[in-house]
Amino acid sequence: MYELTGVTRRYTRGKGVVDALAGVDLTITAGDYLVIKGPTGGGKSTLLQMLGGLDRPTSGSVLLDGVDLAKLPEARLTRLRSEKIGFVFQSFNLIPTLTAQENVETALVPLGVKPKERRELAAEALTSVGLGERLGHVPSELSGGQQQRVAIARALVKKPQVLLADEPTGNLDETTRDEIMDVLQTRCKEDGLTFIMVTHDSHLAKHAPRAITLRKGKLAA
Ligand SMILES: Nc1ncnc2c1ncn2[C@@H]1O[C@H](COP(=O)(O)OP(=O)(O)OP(=O)(O)O)[C@@H](O)[C@H]1O
Repeated sequence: MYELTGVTRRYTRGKGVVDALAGVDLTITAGDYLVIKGPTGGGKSTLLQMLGGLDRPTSGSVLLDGVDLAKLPEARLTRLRSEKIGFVFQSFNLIPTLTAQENVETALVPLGVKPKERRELAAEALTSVGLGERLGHVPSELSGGQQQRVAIARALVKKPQVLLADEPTGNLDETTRDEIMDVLQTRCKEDGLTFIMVTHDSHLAKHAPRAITLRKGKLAA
């Protein structure tokens, strides 16, 4: 599914430069469950952004099903992201004035799905993460764990091929963390998704079938 070769992302900082990623080679197969771990500043989030087409490498290639995201024109990259890639972040990123259902529907707008179908698909996605009874609630009426479930439903509603998660349980207590991990793992398994997650949490990394460590922008393990 993914084939990364020599991926480098260089930032200028003051008068110097920092290589957030420095020549990363990585293969990820469809259906993999991969954890990206490592110390602060190691390059984890930068790598996830490359995989999601949210940023481009300074050099190297990021092939997704044979298409180089690094070279794709912006409009095609945006389209590909909308169709194939779901994102879940630590901070949920829900729109506070929209209900759970409306938040989930936002993922279908760029795909041109009609309003009635959008509402049905959003309700279905929210039910699949255990929130079928909360469609009309706005984020402030939901707990942190419930808000993250809405964000997961929003990522899944368009039926992506890959789910990218950046510290998805970082804002949650341990019990809620385990519940959210259960939702993520079950949904990815049942829907046949590739699941790639950045985490600091050694407990989560320990339970993943495959984990890589990034240190100073390089694959350390
Ligand atoms: N937009 C940017 N401009 C300049 N430097 C950046 C930028 N984004 C990231 N960096 C630098 O690149 C390096 C890697 O950052 P990155 O956020 O990918 O690390 P990380 O492993 O995700 O860290 P953390 O665990 O703290 O989130 C760090 O030194 C960071 O300061």
